Amino acid sequence: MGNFSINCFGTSKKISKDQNNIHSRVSGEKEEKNVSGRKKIESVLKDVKGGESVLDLSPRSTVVGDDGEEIYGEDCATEDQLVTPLTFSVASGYSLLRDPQYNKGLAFTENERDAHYLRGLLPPTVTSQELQVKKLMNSIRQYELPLQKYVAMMNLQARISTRYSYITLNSMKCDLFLMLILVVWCVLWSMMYGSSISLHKKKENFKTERNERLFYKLLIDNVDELLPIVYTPTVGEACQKYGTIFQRPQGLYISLKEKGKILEVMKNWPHKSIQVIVVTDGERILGLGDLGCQGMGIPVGKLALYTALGGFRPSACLPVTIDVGTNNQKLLNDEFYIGLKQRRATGQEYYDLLHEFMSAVKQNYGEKVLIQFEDFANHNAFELLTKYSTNHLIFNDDIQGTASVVLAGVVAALKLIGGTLPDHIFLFLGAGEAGTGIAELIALEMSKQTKAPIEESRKKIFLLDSKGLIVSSRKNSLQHFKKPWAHEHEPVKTLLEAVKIIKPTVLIGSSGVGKTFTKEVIEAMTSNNEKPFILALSNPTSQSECTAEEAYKWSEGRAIFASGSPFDPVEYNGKVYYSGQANNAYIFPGFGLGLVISGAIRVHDDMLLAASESLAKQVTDENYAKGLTFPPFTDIRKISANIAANVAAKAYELGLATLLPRPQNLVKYAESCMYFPLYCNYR
Ligand SMILES: NC(=O)C1=CN([C@@H]2O[C@H](COP(=O)(O)OP(=O)(O)OC[C@H]3O[C@@H](n4cnc5c(N)ncnc54)[C@H](OP(=O)(O)O)[C@@H]3O)[C@@H](O)[C@H]2O)C=CC1
Ligand SMILES: CC(=O)C(=O)O
Ligand SMILES: [Mg+2]
Repeated sequence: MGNFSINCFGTSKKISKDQNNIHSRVSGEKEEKNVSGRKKIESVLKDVKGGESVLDLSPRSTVVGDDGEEIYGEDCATEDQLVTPLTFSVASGYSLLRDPQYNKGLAFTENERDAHYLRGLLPPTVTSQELQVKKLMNSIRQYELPLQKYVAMMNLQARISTRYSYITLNSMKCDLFLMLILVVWCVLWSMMYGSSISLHKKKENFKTERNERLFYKLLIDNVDELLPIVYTPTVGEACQKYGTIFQRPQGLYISLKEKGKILEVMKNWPHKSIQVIVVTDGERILGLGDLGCQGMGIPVGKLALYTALGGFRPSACLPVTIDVGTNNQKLLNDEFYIGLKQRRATGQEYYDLLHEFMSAVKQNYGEKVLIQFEDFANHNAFELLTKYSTNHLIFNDDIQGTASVVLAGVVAALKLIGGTLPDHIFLFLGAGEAGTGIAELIALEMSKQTKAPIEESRKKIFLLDSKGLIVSSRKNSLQHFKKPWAHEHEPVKTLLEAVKIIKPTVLIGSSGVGKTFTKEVIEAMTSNNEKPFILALSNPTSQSECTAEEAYKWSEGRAIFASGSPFDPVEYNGKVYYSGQANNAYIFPGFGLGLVISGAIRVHDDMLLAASESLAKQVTDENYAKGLTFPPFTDIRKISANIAANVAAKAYELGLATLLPRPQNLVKYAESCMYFPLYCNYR
């Protein structure tokens, strides 16, 4: 037995059946009844009896009749009659195997194989999810190239289910009742719109078996190995080649074509209970620049982490790419480019589209959906953050998430490099979103510690952009977010000069330009400091300011090093050096969880400090002994639960939480809210 579906179409008036399914088509005026068909309907209803069955309310699942039989009714429609492709279905049999949300592959039990018409569709062996993970990891490891592994992972993951929304039915009574409502509704629909109804087997034509729970289990159990695949650095390459590797849509594309109807477009998304949206406009994808619509890989990757690292239900996550064109000429010339082939819209046109998007989100999902802005160019990112942070629950990951993770790394590093936070001098290469965002949060924390005005703390922090050190003589021509950093200082052109003159104790790379921490720069840092703290934040690996090996070699093993994209341990002079991954992936999943579990309505800087404090506290003596300033990702779900608890506690303290009463034990509560991708048992 395949799917049990009710279809509404144009004019079909007959009842038919295929070899293992029912096709019952009922017109508005006439309903033919077929006894064996009715028996089968009853048997389908029995299938779902008392079980955790699923009812699809999809208005437009893809349906392919593979036996040549006309199953929709559209073949009977005359040219001037409109056909309504409306499908409701209960997943079982072949379709259940092709449903990424419910598929378990060989892990379907004997009972499930009987109850859900899977006999013969699977080989006889029954395996555990653990064995499936082991097998898949073996297969993934066979691929030589990270991009091949990425594609394999994406083929396993499912952002969009074959059906669109599900109702879990817990009792036979409920099944029958709902079924009845659906049938009545469809009959009314067909009477009103001249459609017909058919009960038929639904077919899909997917080539690969997708299994959402297995994807997340794989990622959670092998986070160290797979994070560099689904996230930086491989996701960067995937975005660059998105047009070529694109197989199926993975998120919501909102382009200028959708202007005026974004709310309508949003309603096309299959899942309604959205808790977090990651949105990009693709203009600054990692350190790779403008990748236009191909930036979709980033929201998809970030949200995979929201689920795997932060425990958000996959169906609560919505990746969005806003396509306003691209200024990347290579993409505009590329016949496989998937986005709008026009130069970027700017100014009012851009802001109007963004505003329509923000309003539609609020209207469709309510006040408490978290919107994470990701990889916007800085000329829009700061403005959007300022404009919407007072009236939406928003968060800019590149500005705020990065700030929180780096502050945590610096605070943790104090155990290794000595001193207190206000004792240190910071020099940044790169004064954009990441650079100024981090600088501001460090200054804020310093001020809290010293009780001095933030302007005083800022004096210990210096930034360089592409034109050199940010100094007061440049103030008039500086972008607004750089102005607070324009110190009274002589102009300095290069990083090396700046290191020599300013003598920073902490050097932070956030320029998106690779290989800028040269041997001379690292040597200068080392000659000024017993243990220089060096953070090469730029992603992906190709844009890293230096490699881990370079940092350790050029500092003769004295540097404490962390980077945005991961590096393997390095052996130098007979000793193994471990470097941490200073990446906002440590923060946003737990931070988002903290906001959601407290029902926070706004993001506050103190919440970023709370996240930071929690992360820094979770670095263990064992980590320090290895020279690490971040805990390993292996423990990330525990880390995220602790971050979430600290953030939620701050939300309650600030009066920004709406979910009352406050749970006593926020860590336990956060853990209890986390999705875990174990298979469910189907009755
Ligand atoms: N590890 C992590 O978690 C994160 C890492 N990043 C990485 O940080 C990098 C920068 O991101 P973001 O801040 O958003 O980008 P922005 O474009 O906002 O900022 C880049 C900054 O670098 C400056 N810059 C560019 N080239 C040079 C150069 N040759 N010498 C000195 N300065 C230069 C720019 O100067 P000007 O203003 O003059 O153009 C600008 O100030 C990216 O690679 C990104 O992947 C970002 C977020 C998180
Ligand atoms: C990590 C990240 O958000 C970035 O590189 O943009
Ligand atoms: Mg980013």
